[in-house]
Amino acid sequence: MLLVLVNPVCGDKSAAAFFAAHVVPRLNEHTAVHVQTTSAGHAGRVVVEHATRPLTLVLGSGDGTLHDILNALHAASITTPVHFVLVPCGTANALYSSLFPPPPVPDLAYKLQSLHAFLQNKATTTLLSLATTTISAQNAPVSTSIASVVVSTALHASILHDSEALRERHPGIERFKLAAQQNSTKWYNARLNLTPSSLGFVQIYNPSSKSLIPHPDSSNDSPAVEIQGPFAYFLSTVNVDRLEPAFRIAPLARAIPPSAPAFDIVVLRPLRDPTIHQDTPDARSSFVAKTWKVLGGAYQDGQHVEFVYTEQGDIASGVHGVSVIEYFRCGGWQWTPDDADPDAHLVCSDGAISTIPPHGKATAAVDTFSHHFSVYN
Ligand SMILES: Nc1ncnc2c1ncn2[C@@H]1O[C@H](COP(=O)(O)OP(=O)(O)OP(=O)(O)O)[C@@H](O)[C@H]1O
Repeated sequence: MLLVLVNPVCGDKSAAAFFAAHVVPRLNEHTAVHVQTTSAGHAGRVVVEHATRPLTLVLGSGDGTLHDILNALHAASITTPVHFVLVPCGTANALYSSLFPPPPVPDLAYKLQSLHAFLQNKATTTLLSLATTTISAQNAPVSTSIASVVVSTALHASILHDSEALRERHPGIERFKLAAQQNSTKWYNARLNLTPSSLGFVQIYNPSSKSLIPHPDSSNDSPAVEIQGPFAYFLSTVNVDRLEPAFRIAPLARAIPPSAPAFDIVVLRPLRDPTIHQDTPDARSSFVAKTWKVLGGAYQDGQHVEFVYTEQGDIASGVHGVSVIEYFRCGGWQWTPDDADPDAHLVCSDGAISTIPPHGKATAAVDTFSHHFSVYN
């Protein structure tokens, strides 16, 4: 069956008008059930109710509503295939802009590409990889969530946490930049453990060879890799190479696609900077410009993956040196925050924020089995 579902409050709140003008008229030959959400959580309930048989879902929203739907289907143990026709109406639209990299000036046809694929009756759908994140307190799980875009901690989770309070006054992506400024001097104390993908080892990007290579600490006997903080940035993605149309934070997800479901992970650790030897207030202040330079590189088509430190601690590319970020590909990770660092306890799963309890941790894994959720492209 065909369900047309619109979140009228996502993005700049124009989704309902956009559907009335451009989507509903194009569906005129199709019999469909039309629903506008009335509250957070409503989308998930509607889809679960209609997923008693294979479903095609024309969804006017951003990534958050999709997240609600996937989690509701998962919680209800629904395994019926769901084919999504995505119409990007949210703020960031990370999944849409990754599947359909935007032209310099996106036009109406750009926003209707998934719909167009569906209407052309092309059997081209992309299966979504999903990541399961479990928050635990002293080894007892307290919550689980499913993500189709991003799971993060550190600066990215702080930004998503604080940007919600700015949504009313700043409906566009500028609220993420404002929230980033509020958090720019924070470092996050935690231990990170990476677990291998189905390849059997953890990979790391080498800017010199421009390839993903086995991590030197990941062997057949001992494939997991442990990484000590402090961290400025930690983010893992599935399905996407960008979190906004121009913010290509995980470019290798598209440039060197994984052969099987895997996380692409971006880590920024200030103590890799040859001019920073310990965590002090001065060191944190002096590192702010480097954090912005890295995030600026993501806005330059993902250039940050090529950045290395010169001996003087400047950031350069095209020369030999210690890579500024560490870019990993792996099957899962575990983040154990330092109990004395409350900021390190935030976890973002597709924009939804959770807090790791004291003595707790977050564990995330890309599911190796298919969930039967796909997107028309
Ligand atoms: N009618 C509604 N009233 C209030 N909240 C809603 C309603 N429908 C859905 N929501 C909630 O709105 C939130 C934001 O939606 P969504 O993420 O789709 O848009 P966005 O945040 O603008 O875009 P993006 O996630 O791409 O940045 C979701 O978490 C969803 O639960």
